[in-house]
Amino acid sequence: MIDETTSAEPKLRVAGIVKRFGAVTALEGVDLAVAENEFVSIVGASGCGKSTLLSLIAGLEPPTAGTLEVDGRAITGPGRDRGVVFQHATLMPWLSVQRNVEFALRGEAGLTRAERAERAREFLSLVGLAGFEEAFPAQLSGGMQQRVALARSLSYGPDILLMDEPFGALDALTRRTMQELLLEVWERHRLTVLLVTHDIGEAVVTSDRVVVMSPRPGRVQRIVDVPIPRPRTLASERTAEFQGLEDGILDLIHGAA
Ligand SMILES: Nc1ncnc2c1ncn2[C@@H]1O[C@H](COP(=O)(O)OP(=O)(O)OP(=O)(O)O)[C@@H](O)[C@H]1O
Repeated sequence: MIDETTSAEPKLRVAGIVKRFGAVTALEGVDLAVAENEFVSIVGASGCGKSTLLSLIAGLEPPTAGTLEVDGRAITGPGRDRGVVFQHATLMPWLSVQRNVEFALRGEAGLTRAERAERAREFLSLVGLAGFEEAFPAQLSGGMQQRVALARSLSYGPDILLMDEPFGALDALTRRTMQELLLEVWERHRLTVLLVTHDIGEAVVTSDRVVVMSPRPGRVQRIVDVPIPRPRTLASERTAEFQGLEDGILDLIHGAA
């Protein structure tokens, strides 16, 4: 968690962010600081600007006003310091799983072709896809495609992983498996994660803090700390503490809507 009394630079700082699309104000004065290796979720009513905030941080579009910084440096566009996973895997259908990940590594200076191939195999194995390297995206289930997307985003070693409803299109059981995978991957490869989700349970079980946004125009309504000990598993959800946090966040969202 960020302690504003220390001088430590947050990994990510979002300050005074306003985003307008013509007459629509999607975000109105969003401030957020995320520490290195912190896992933060963003929740809020539909249309409150969660995806917009993530795409500004990804550098996919500029804010109307305000500043966005990684390690104190302004975000001016997409960069390999930030990996992005969207709701749909956006894999290249004409490339094998292995080649999809290798393709993302083509910009890595100093990696030979053999090293790229090895790195791709390593991350596919991390997400449980060893043995599927030569498969094509169309041969994979939605959950497996999201595993490839996760492997691809992690393979070039971003400092920050930005995830926008990454499991939103998956059935309930697959979604649970992917939440467990995400928890395991994060335990092994601590990195800074920002997760946009509609699933409050998913936000609580994965995150150090949950940012609750107000309805449009989006602002940070409340930031809820999740003091549940780590490592967590989905069994962490059976505790009264978990239920209390989940209910509290739902009340905040419904109260504001
Ligand atoms: N490119 C765009 N052009 C015009 N309006 C946009 C654009 N992107 C987003 N908006 C508007 O900005 C507001 C916030 O949208 P955004 O998708 O960020 O919300 P969200 O919280 O992610 O919603 P949901 O939970 O339904 O995915 C909405 O009113 C949306 O219609």
